[in-house]
Amino acid sequence: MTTLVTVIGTIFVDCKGFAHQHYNPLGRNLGSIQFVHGGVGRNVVENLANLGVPSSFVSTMDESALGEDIKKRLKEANVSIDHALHTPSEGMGMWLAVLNENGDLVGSISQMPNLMALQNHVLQHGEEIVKRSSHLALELDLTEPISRRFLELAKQSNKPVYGIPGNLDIILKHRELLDLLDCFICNNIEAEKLIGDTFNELDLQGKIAALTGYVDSIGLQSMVVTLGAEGSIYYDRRTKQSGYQPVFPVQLVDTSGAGDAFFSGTVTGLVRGLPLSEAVVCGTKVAAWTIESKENNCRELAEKTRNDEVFQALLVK
Ligand SMILES: Nc1ncnc2c1ncn2[C@@H]1O[C@H](COP(=O)(O)OP(=O)(O)O)[C@@H](O)[C@H]1O
Ligand SMILES: O=c1[nH]cc([C@@H]2O[C@H](COP(=O)(O)O)[C@@H](O)[C@H]2O)c(=O)[nH]1
Repeated sequence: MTTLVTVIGTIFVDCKGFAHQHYNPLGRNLGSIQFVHGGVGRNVVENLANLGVPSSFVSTMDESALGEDIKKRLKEANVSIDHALHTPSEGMGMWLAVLNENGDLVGSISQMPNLMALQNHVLQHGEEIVKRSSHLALELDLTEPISRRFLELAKQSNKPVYGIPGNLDIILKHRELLDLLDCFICNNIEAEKLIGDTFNELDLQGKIAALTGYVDSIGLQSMVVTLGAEGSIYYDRRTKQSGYQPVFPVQLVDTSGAGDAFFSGTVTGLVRGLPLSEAVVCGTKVAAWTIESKENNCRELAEKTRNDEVFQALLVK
């Protein structure tokens, strides 16, 4: 079957404030404010397409000027959007984020889109969508029926599903959804909520042991936990391979979007058949390039990957 990765997820409009000097949460902070295209699903599908992975997007997008702008950019990136529904309003979420003087996220509020139109579409057309896809990338905090439908259909036809959280709202209430994933990738704050209260107090070896124990105790096949500037850890129960991947040095501008970028690079590696230990290197590279941009995606991703020796050595062998 030819490769087609279908991403199921949201579009958000992100409003990001960048503090120019030391950020004081109680005071007035001078800085700059930008609107950028966001949403975990949208960030991921744009990255995958720019990484050369044939991609399609299942989502909702508003019939507004912003919606049109987002649609145009996805089309230009070569994302197939024939299952992206047009909604009059409420089809896109909003994310208000504050970044401190170092580009680190210090606060955010998420306003979810209305997911009912998407849910109805998925319940009606899920089979057709899964049938034409070789792999699925699923934002897991949409609605429980959306996730369950895709996970069950993918299991029936033996198609790998890679999962990423939106805000953990659904996953924490339906943890069994994780059992059906081929790989789940989340950050250390999310991992602590799933694995246990003290995860972030453990040293690196302790974290890897906790991750291994957690994956082995549920049905999940593999998992990666990103640790911000500390890198990431991974475990694959099929190969029993676990390990640590450090970061590549970056000119830090804005760390938001790093997790989605990491997921996109890692999924690219997995889709191309790399073992998890090598796929996370691709994820780390894409995250590093994204952190150097104020947007959630690195605009020069295609060019960067073409010119990068590490990436080429992994993906062209
Ligand atoms: N300061 C940094 N320098 C270099 N790479 C980083 C830095 N922060 C994050 N990364 C990379 O991005 C990945 C995801 O970052 P993280 O902050 O854990 O995710 P999220 O954006 O989901 O919170 C990390 O595993 C790492 O590879
Ligand atoms: O409930 C949600 N909050 C935030 C996001 C999105 O998460 C992205 C940043 O995620 P990260 O830094 O983890 O890559 C932003 O683009 C934002 O729109 C989302 O999809 N859902």
